[in-house]
Amino acid sequence: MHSTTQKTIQSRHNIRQQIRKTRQNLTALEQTQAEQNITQQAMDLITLRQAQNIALYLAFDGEISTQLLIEKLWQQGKNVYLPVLHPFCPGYLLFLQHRPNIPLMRNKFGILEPQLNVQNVLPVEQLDIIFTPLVAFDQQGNRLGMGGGFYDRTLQGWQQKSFIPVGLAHQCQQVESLPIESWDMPLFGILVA
Ligand SMILES: Nc1nc2c(c(=O)[nH]1)N(C=O)[C@@H](CNc1ccc(C(=O)N[C@@H](CCC(=O)O)C(=O)O)cc1)CN2
Ligand SMILES: Nc1ncnc2c1ncn2[C@@H]1O[C@H](COP(=O)(O)OP(=O)(O)OP(=O)(O)O)[C@@H](O)[C@H]1O
Repeated sequence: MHSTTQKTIQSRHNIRQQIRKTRQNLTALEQTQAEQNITQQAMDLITLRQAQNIALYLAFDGEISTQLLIEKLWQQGKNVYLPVLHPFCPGYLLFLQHRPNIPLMRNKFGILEPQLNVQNVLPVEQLDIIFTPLVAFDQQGNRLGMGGGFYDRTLQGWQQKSFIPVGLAHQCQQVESLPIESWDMPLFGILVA
């Protein structure tokens, strides 16, 4: 029989579809274990970097939950920020402070975000770590997101700025290598649970 060892180069669209499906199928137990594991890794990194202003995200679509991590950060007096879709710059994010019991609203994608209030916006230059959601990643630290380019724009030229972008991912989100576009920003690192 003729064995085809040729690697199929998948499109970004196909990778997104496939990994999102796999991620949605993780069990509740797998999700809980991943959350506990990632919380410990993230706390260690935050301590190491002496980070005070930390951007997180609220999970959807099977992403690793950040709830436990957020609670721990509040307990330690750290400032937590969440991405909010920019009201008049399409494709851009604002980062708003997240505090216990603040009102959250669903954006057009159904993701919870803080109510827009200019007083709670922090310029990205003042963030120490931006933990990013992602759909797929590879060994080189490349990141494939949901396809809106939101984090690519936010992370543009981060090497010259004062924050580091760190991805949070389930092991099942790793692929051998991602097809890269000119605007893709490699991450500082990726924590994998
Ligand atoms: N938790 C979390 N928050 C986040 C992101 C994320 O990836 N995860 N984002 C990271 O960028 C931004 C939102 N980006 C998103 C981009 C596309 C879709 C989405 O569901 N797209 C549909 C089709 C488009 C539509 O319904 O209009 C889809 O692919 O099925 C969702 C979020 C900001 N907040
Ligand atoms: N820095 C940028 N400036 C202008 N357009 C950009 C920039 N980065 C990405 N884009 C545009 O955004 C679109 C989506 O990009 P891409 O598919 O890489 O998103 P993604 O990384 O998967 O999504 P996200 O970052 O929201 O999770 C592309 O069409 C690209 O042209």
